[in-house]
Amino acid sequence: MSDVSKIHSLNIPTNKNLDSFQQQLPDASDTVPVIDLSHPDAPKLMNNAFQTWGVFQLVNHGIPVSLLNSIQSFIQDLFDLPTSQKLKIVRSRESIAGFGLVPLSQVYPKRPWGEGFTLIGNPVDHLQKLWPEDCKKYCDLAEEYLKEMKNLCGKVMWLTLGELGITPEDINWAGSDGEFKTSNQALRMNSYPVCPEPDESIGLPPHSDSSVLTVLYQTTKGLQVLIEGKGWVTVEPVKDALVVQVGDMLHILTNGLYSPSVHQAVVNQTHDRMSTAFFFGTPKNTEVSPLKKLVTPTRPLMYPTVTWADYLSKKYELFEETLPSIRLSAPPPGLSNVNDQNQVKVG
Ligand SMILES: O=C(O)CCC(=O)C(=O)O
Ligand SMILES: [Fe+2]
Repeated sequence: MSDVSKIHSLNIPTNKNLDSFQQQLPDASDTVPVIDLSHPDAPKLMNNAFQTWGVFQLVNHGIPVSLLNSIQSFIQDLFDLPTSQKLKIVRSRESIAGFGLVPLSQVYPKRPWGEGFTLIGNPVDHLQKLWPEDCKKYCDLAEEYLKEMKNLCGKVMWLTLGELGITPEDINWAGSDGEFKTSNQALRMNSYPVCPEPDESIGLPPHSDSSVLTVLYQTTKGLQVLIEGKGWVTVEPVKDALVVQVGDMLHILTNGLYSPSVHQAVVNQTHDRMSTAFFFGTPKNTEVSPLKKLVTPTRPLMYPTVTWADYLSKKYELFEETLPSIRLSAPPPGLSNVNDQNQVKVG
C-alpha cells in the first residue's frame, strides 16, 4: 500500500452504526440473478430483480467484449503509473475526481485496502495530465466506454420501467426522445492489491451508490451485496457479464419500489483485483420526484422532490442516514428495505 498511503482522501466523519455490518451471515445457496438481455423475458426478469435484489448480472448486453478487455488493460496501466504521476490528480475536498483512497476509509473498523480513480466530465481534462504524450488512445477508450455504458443504462431504464407502465413522458429529464441526453455520469476504477490480512481489511466498505444505476465490470470475485434475510451474497463473476445495481436516485424515482443495492468489496490473499463502476445519474440540478404512477393509496409518497446535487451533499454528511432522513412515509409492510437497518453508506 505504499503508493496508496501517499494519497490522501476525503475526510469523512465517524459513523455510529458500524457493528450491524458484521451481524449477517451469507447464505451460499442464493445467487444474484443472471439475466440474458436478448431473452424475451428480460424486461420482466430485470424488473423483478430490481424489486427483490436491487441488482442483477447482465449477459448478452451488446457491449463488445473487446471493449471490456480494453478497459481492463486501461485500469492496469492507470494503477501502474508511478506515484509522482498519480499525485498530479488527487481527490480533494472540492472534487472527488482523480486518485484517492477508498471513500469512507476513516469510518469503517477495517483497514482500507485499495485505491480508486474517478473520472468526471471530459476524460481528456484528466487523462492528459497522466499521459501528456500518449493521451489519445486512453481518451478515445474512455469516451467509447462512457458512451456504451450510457446507452446500456438508457436501455435498462426503459425496459425495466416499461414493465411498470412508465414511458418517456413520465420522466422530464429523459428528454422527448427518451435518450437521457442531459444525464450525469462518472466512472470509478478501483484497484485492490493482494492483501496479507483480508479479514482485517476491506476494499470498499458497505455503501449504496447515489446514482440512478451503476454498471460494474469485474473479472475477479470480491463484490458482495447485502440482501435482507440472506446477508452478504458474493456476486460470482460470470464471463463478460455486467453487474447492474439500483442506486439511491432510482429507489427515490420508483417511490421505493426498487431496492437500492447495498454492497461492499472484499479483498483476498492470493490475487489482486480491479473493477470499473459506471455511475448513471440525473442532471445535477434537475428536480426529481417519485414517479406519479408509482404513488398509490397502498404506496404513499415516500420521498420528497430532490436534486442530485442536494442529495449528494446530504450524503457526504449523513451517509447511511440520508434516505431515512428525507423519507416522508414508511415503506409498505413486507417491503425489503435494508436502509432501515442503517447499513447504507455513500457511493
Ligand atoms: O469493486 C467493487 O466490486 C465495488 C465497486 C463499487 O462499489 C464502487 O466503486 O462504488
Ligand atoms: Fe458502489
